[in-house]
Amino acid sequence: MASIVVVGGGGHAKVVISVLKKAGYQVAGYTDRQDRGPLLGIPWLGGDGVLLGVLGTHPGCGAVIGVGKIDTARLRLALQDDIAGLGFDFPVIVSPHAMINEEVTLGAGTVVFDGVVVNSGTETGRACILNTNSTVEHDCRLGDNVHIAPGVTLSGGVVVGRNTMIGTGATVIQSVSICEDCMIGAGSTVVRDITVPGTYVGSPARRIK
Ligand SMILES: CC(=O)SCCNC(=O)CCNC(=O)[C@H](O)C(C)(C)COP(=O)(O)OP(=O)(O)OC[C@H]1O[C@@H](n2cnc3c(N)ncnc32)[C@H](O)[C@@H]1OP(=O)(O)O
Repeated sequence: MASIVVVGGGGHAKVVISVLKKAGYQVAGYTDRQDRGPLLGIPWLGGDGVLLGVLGTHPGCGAVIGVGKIDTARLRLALQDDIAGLGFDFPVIVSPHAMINEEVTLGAGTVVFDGVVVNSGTETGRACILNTNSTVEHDCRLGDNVHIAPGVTLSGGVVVGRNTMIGTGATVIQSVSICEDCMIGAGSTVVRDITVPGTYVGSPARRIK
């Protein structure tokens, strides 16, 4: 059984741990600046400074970023890059209750939660979150550190630039491109290309910031 350490101990980490257990990983523990007590029975190991020691006690241990993302910050990817530099692999984590169809490529450290459907021809970058019950249709292209929040629908051939977050329940129609560093509000509908980074809300989605 592959062992893995979770970086971060908040609410997102809890859901990551739940998926890891179902996917058959041995979760060595989680790191966080503070001891939040056991998370679903998984112990706190200490701050990120303990990670090198974890590689000593668990040779070949992988890592996954358990820090969530509700904005366009690059933090998750920066953490992943730093920790990969210590020698950790970042496997792709897929819930056994997700459906990944043929010819899908998921980047290192991407986590796919329960109820997600990813259709053929889609590619994601590194450290993406495909959150609960989202749908990523055929031939989509997602950059690094993209968060597809719960219940989102990306129609076929959608492009999403790096660091962008698509908020809960949003819909993007087919063949639309959304550039990097965008925040798409919950429940919005994106019907045309977005080429300027910013915050977009509503149906059709319009820029507010
Ligand atoms: C498992 C998990 O929990 S994963 C986390 C999932 N979380 C999300 O999907 C959150 C997505 N975030 C949102 O939708 C936010 O409302 C944002 C980022 C779009 C905007 O947040 P802020 O930048 O704080 O903007 P603020 O709340 O000040 O709203 C600005 C205006 O936009 C409107 N607005 C904000 N969000 C939306 C939205 N989703 N749809 C329509 N209008 C919206 C507000 O009503 C406000 O309008 P007003 O100026 O007429 O009063």
